[in-house]
Amino acid sequence: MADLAELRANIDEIDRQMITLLAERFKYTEEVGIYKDQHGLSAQDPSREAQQFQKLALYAEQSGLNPRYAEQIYRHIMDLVISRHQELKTVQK
Ligand SMILES: C=C(O[C@@H]1C=C(C(=O)O)C=C[C@H]1O)C(=O)O
Repeated sequence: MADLAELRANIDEIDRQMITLLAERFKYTEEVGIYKDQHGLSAQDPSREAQQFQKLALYAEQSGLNPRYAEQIYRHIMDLVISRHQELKTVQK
């Protein structure tokens, strides 16, 4: 069994990688938000989300992650993205 400091060092490294990937994801969703604003599209796209949640459940199962954790984490991420897209639509032009 690894010691506590070693376990926490692994967690810290994963957190670093997750933040890097989240920043990258939010850069792409920002571009999607600008596109939606320019083309009059809705901030939320439930059919796209349904496809993503299907894939996320599969990835979670394949990785040994509880699919409910994946669903809850992504619901929160997507809600932040949708809020940002709504904000982009209300910015004065
Ligand atoms: C990023 C988009 O906007 C919203 C946010 C999503 C996400 O964070 O993955 C998915 C669908 C939309 O509800 C999109 O439409 O692609």
